[in-house]
Amino acid sequence: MSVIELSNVSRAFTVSSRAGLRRTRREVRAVDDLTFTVEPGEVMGYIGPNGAGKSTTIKMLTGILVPTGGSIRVAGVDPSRNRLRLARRIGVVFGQRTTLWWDLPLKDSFAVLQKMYGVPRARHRENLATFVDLLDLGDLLDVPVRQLSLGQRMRGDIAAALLHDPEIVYLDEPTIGLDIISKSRLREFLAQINKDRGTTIILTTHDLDDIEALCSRVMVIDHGHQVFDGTLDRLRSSQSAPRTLIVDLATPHPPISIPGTTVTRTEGPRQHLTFPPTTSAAPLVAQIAASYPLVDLSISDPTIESIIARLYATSGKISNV
Ligand SMILES: Nc1ncnc2c1ncn2[C@@H]1O[C@H](COP(=O)(O)OP(=O)(O)OP(=O)(O)O)[C@@H](O)[C@H]1O
Repeated sequence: MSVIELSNVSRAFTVSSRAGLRRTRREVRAVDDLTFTVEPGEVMGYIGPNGAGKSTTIKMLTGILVPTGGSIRVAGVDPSRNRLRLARRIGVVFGQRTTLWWDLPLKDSFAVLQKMYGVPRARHRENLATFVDLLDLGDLLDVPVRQLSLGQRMRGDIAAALLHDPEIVYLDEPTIGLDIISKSRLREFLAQINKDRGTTIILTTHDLDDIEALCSRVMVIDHGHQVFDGTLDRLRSSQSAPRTLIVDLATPHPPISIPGTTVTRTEGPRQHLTFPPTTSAAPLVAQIAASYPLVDLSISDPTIESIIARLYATSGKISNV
C-alpha cells in the first residue's frame, strides 16, 4: 500500500499588492492539481526551480498547510486533520532552520525528544548509539547547539528527526551550505538508513548530486505542476540533450564541417561539436580523423544540471502559454 497518496491536490494563496493608491489581490496557485503516490522505502527527489511549489507540498504532507483542493493521505491519515498522530510517524528536517534547542547541549535536545515522542528508553539508547556512530556525533553531545558549525548542527538535526523511528522523512535542502565531505557523509548516512530501516525519504534539494547519490525516483515540478516523474536515467533520455565531441586539431582551423554536428565553440586548435544523443559517435570520429589533422578527442555527455535546465526551460514555456 502506498505510504503517501496525493489526489488532485492544489493549494492557492491570495497575495495582495499595492500599486500607487490601488490595492490589488490575486491568487497564486503554489500547487496545482498534483496527483502521485509514494511506496514504502522509496527515496524520491522532489525538485523544481525557486517558487515551484516544493515547500508548499512538503508543508501539506506534514499537515502544516491545508490543501485548497484535492485530498492527501500520509501513512493512511489526512495530515491536516491528524497532525499530532502523524508527527510520531514522520521526521522533518528543514536545512535552513533547526528543530534543536539552541541553548541546550545536543544530548539534552535528544533527551527532550525521547520524552516528547515517548520512545522506550532502550530503543532510544540503541538509536542514539547508532546515530552517534554513523554521524560521528560523539564529541558534540555536550556542546550547546548554538556553538555547533552548520555541518555539525545538520548532523544533529538529522539524528533528531530519526530518533523516534519515523516511517517517512522529509528533508528540505539538508545539504545546503555544507562542504563536500560533510555532504557525502550525510548522503552515505541517509542511504544506510533507507537500506537498513526501509525509511521512505522525500528529498527537496537544488543540489543535483544529492539526487544522483540517493534517489531511485525524481519528481520535477514547476509552477505547481508536475513536469516529470521517473528515474534519473529516464530523465536523461527524455530530454534528448545533445552530446559533445571535444576535438583537438594540430593547428587552429575553420569550423569542422561534418553533417549531423554543429560547432558550438572554438578555442584555438580545440573545437566543441554537438551531436544528437541518438547518433553513434564512432562514424563522426572516423570522418573527422579522415578529413582533419586530429590530435586528440573526448566525448562529454550532458550533465544532469543541463538536462534539468532544459526541462525547466520547456516547462516554463508550456506554463506561460
Ligand atoms: N504563505 C504564502 N503566501 C503567499 N504566497 C505564498 C506563500 N507560500 C508560498 N507562496 C507562493 O507559492 C509559490 C510556491 O512557493 P514554495 O515556497 O512552495 O516554492 P519552492 O518550490 O519551495 O521554492 P524554493 O526553491 O525557492 O524554496 C511561490 O510563488 C510563493 O511566492
